[in-house]
Amino acid sequence: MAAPHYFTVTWDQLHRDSKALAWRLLERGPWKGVVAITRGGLIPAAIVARELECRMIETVSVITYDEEDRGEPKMVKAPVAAGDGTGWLLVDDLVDTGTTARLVRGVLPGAHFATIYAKPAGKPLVDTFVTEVSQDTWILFPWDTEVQFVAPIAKSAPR
Ligand SMILES: O=P(O)(O)OC[C@H]1O[C@H](OP(=O)(O)OP(=O)(O)O)[C@H](O)[C@@H]1O
Ligand code: HPA
Ligand SMILES: [Mg+2]
Repeated sequence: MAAPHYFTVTWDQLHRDSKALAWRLLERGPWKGVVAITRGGLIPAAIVARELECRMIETVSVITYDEEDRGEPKMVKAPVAAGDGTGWLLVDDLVDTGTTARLVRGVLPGAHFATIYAKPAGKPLVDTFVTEVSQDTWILFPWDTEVQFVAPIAKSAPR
């Protein structure tokens, strides 16, 4: 079922929020490298790695959702270079239920887990985040959306 609220994030907003995350992480470093949780963590991880001047990038690939439907999380690619994660920064776009975070923390228990957005159910699993949104909000990321025409209010509002 579709979420009752949507929170649309533009590319500009995502860049600003990713830089805000980098500011918070700067004082917690230095970091051996960044592990991006693909695919959603790839762009936030790239921005954070650029700001922290970190060139060692690793990935862990997890599939949990098909559009807004949650399934069993599947790790389709494990990290190879990050050991147990100690000294590494683990980056995702958000935590929602915490399902993905729980799986990845299981393989990288020493990593510092950072996300841009956090919903209440997943928040306890994150070490550093920027913005909290309510559990019934679906975050629309810029890579999942496009700008399009909308009808004038006078035409679309119920009378
Ligand atoms: O806290 P959770 O309930 O696990 O939800 C958060 C995860 O869900 C999304 O990934 P998704 O499985 O949609 O894959 P994607 O990153 O490839 O889009 C998002 O990027 C997080 O990784
Ligand atoms: O709110 C969300 N937005 C996009 N992807 C997601 N995956 C889990 N929750 C979300
Ligand atoms: Mg993801």
